[in-house]
Amino acid sequence: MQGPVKAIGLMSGTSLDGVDVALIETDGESVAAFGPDMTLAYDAADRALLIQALEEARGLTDRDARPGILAEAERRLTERHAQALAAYFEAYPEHRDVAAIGFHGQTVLHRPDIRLTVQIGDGPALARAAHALTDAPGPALVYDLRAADVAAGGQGAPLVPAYHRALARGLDLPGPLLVLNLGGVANITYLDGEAEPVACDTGPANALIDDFMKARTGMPLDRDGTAAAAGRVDEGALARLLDHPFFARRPPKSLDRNDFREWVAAHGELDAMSVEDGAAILTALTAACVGAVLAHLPRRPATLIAAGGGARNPTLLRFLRARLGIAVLTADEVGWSGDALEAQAFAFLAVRALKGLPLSFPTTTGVPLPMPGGVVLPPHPAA
Ligand SMILES: Nc1ncnc2c1ncn2[C@@H]1O[C@H](COP(=O)(O)OP(=O)(O)OP(=O)(O)O)[C@@H](O)[C@H]1O
Ligand SMILES: CC(=O)N[C@H]1[C@@H]2OC[C@@H](O2)[C@@H](O)[C@@H]1O[C@H](C)C(=O)O
Repeated sequence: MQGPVKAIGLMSGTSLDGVDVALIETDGESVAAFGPDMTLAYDAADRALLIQALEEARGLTDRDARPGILAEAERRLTERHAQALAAYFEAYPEHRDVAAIGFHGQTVLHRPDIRLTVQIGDGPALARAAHALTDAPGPALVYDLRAADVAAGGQGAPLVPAYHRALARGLDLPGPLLVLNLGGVANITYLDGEAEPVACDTGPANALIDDFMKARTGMPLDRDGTAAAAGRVDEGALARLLDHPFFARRPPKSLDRNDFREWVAAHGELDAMSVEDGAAILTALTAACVGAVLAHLPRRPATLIAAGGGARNPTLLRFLRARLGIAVLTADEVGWSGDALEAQAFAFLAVRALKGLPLSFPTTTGVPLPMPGGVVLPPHPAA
């Protein structure tokens, strides 16, 4: 494979909100062009099934086992991805000549401490669906992109830093740069010129806010941070929440979606708070977790670029500015796509996987050596 090719990334993140589809043209080193993106939103039943799958996955010890609801969840998830691809090709038939697809799947359990990370998603079934939607030779499909890193002793996450680095090369902003993804969980990539990126998860982002809003109001999110903006942050309670050993640990480090659920239930005093105050403290927690990671970075970042769904939350952006004292820009403001960034990253990583290039590095996941990964399924067998 020489020169840039068209690649599609498919991402279903920890927010459990839908399948993001994005296309880029890339050689796995840099990005030659951005294509269109689209999201296929999960309905309430899909979401409920995935939430149940996460619960059932807590007891897994074998990453290939699909007991109970997990088999059905994997089938449904794969079907939704096939539908998302079909909708994408219907809207953009000119992109049926895609050469690579990166299929992240859905993380249902992430326990790198016991070398276990589980992404459900049936790669061979999705490859068959993709081949039925494209002309021969069709795309190669790459899935299960975290397993090799975890098997080698890495955290298996975050994997987007290689893509952040490729994108950041095109920016002219005061450095060091900190790219912050505000998904269900938050993760950062610290970039200082050509030095190896430093990365880790920082703590919860939207997952706790979404779960709190759902439980207290029935709404799936605090849209535009309206509730948090009307609340008061209990700084004492926030300090107690931040007194968790995760925040004192140096990177690399990563999280499962629900790692802070019990901790917040035990220490957050949220039950006694109004919806507004509860939303405010959880939003402030997200910002304060990013603040906590600054002490572990080689230098103080000059510019922060916020991406992911949380970048649409003006209250969260305000809290970040106030707590960090760093210039905060959104991904869209620097010409990136805040919503499609992760899906684009998995398109980029698919092409890297096809070329045998590393997806992760000692400074991003703690893997001992730069690590290739992903299971590769070839283009159309008939070709
Ligand atoms: N307008 C908005 N106001 C407030 N929050 C928003 C808004 N739009 C999206 N969000 C939040 O962003 C979340 C989705 O973010 P995103 O799609 O980046 O997550 P993800 O990719 O699923 O997660 P991860 O990056 O952890 O895998 C939603 O669950 C919601 O909480
Ligand atoms: C195990 C897993 O799926 N982790 C996700 C999650 O969502 C955000 C954060 O936690 C990040 O570490 C990772 O996703 C992004 C795409 C990554 O690997 O870079």
